[in-house]
Amino acid sequence: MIVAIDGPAASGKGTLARRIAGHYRLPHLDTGLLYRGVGQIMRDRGFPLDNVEIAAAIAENLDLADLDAEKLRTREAGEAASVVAAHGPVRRALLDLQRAFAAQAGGAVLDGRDIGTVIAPGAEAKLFVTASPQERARRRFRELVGRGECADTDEALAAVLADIARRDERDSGRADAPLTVAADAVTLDTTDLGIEQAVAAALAAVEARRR
Ligand SMILES: Nc1ncnc2c1ncn2[C@@H]1O[C@H](COP(=O)(O)OP(=O)(O)OP(=O)(O)O)[C@@H](O)[C@H]1O
Ligand SMILES: Nc1ccn([C@@H]2O[C@H](COP(=O)(O)O)[C@@H](O)[C@H]2O)c(=O)n1
Repeated sequence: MIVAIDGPAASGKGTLARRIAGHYRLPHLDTGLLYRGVGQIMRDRGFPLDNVEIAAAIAENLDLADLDAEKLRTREAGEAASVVAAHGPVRRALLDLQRAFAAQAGGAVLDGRDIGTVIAPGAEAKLFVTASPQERARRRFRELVGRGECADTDEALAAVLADIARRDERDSGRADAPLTVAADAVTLDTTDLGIEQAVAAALAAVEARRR
């Protein structure tokens, strides 16, 4: 079974993808990490993020095994990821890797922005996980404060909300594989759901599709 999970930044799709993968003992790929990896390498090497050719060459040579998920969780890497993710050649360079992951025997769970629409349009179960921008900003803010990456102030929360709004606009407004709800996806709004409630709802939606 392939489970495709899409949604905007900090909606909780990664949390749900990990739990669904654990429940069904399926491998999981957080596809945002690929774009974060390309963006971070561009930053580390001092390349402008709008250099499409260099970004595509980095994407072509990206090795999943080299990606350090912890290091790539920073705000800067997320911001860089959303810039390079708008380049068509970067997306095309990362296509085969993601499709091969999805096609492995036994199935897989993938989360991102275009899994149900582009990477695995034939997935048995598709979820579109969302929450209000304010709630997503609060979740991301709490995470960043917990990691000591931002101050626990109203101004810092407002800055995180602005980051989220900018990323939403970029991800939904780009020409190539924009963030959109697949026609056959189940939308799960987690604004008023705790993690365990969201997991239960997600598993119920996947089970309904398996039958
Ligand atoms: N339903 C929920 N209620 C409260 N907090 C949640 C919920 N789901 C996830 N979280 C928390 O919100 C934060 C963001 O969740 P997560 O990383 O799963 O989102 P994401 O959509 O994968 O983010 P990104 O797009 O940036 O990778 C995490 O700290 C997570 O623990
Ligand atoms: N399938 C995907 C996954 C991610 N992106 C872009 O990467 C950015 C970071 O993703 P996170 O899930 O780690 O937040 C995201 O803002 C997208 O721009 C993508 O385009 N397609």
